[in-house]
Amino acid sequence: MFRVKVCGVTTLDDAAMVADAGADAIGLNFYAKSPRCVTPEFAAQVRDRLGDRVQRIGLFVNEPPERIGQLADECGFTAIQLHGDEPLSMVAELRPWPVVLARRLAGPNTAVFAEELAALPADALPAALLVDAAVPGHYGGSGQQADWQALTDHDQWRRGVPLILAGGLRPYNVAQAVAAVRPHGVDTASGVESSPGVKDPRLTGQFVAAARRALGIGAL
Ligand SMILES: O=C(O)c1ccccc1N[C@@H]1O[C@H](COP(=O)(O)O)[C@@H](O)[C@H]1O
Repeated sequence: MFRVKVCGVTTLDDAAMVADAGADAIGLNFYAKSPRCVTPEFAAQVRDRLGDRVQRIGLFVNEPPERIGQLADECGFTAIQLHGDEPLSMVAELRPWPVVLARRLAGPNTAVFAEELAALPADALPAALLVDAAVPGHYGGSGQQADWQALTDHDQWRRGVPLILAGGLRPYNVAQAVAAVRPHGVDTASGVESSPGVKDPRLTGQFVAAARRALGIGAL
């Protein structure tokens, strides 16, 4: 499972720049309402250009599993990120694709989700759990900070599933976020952009370097 992901790349040059900066995953966003939405053709070009240099995660919001599986085959994703209101049962439906299940957890929602997770058979658990900010009207990419406080005891309930922290992460707060939550990895979309969908090489380099340092994986 990835440690540092930069989500929502929309050009081949940005994809290469993010990989060169030392991120181990990029996100390819298929949510039509996002300014970061890309086409299957673009995702296939990224695969052809970058291959195994970086994990390529296809991000979906409330799409049917059949379409997701078809696009995953076509574009060669290394994992699928479900970032809408998908039920936990979709993780098993998408097998054998590894699923990064995103949830917008805040306050008491966290305990409710922990109970849902507890009820799942071990072979239906996601490959990772990504926690984002809960912002009305947004599925993700809001730039708002997640509820770090609600995640302090995640070791107790996430059943060994790696936790990826997202939501408003930027070069200047990622170290603080890692210290507060102790996630397996981090993900950012808007925090390294000059405008929506346009990654800034300087911010990207700073973010990846700070995240790698904070996660204890060192410089490239
Ligand atoms: O980036 C988007 O536009 C987006 C849209 C819909 C669902 C998820 C989206 N991105 C994911 O949102 C989180 C947090 O983003 P940000 O760093 O706060 O801008 C991140 O995990 C992206 O993968």
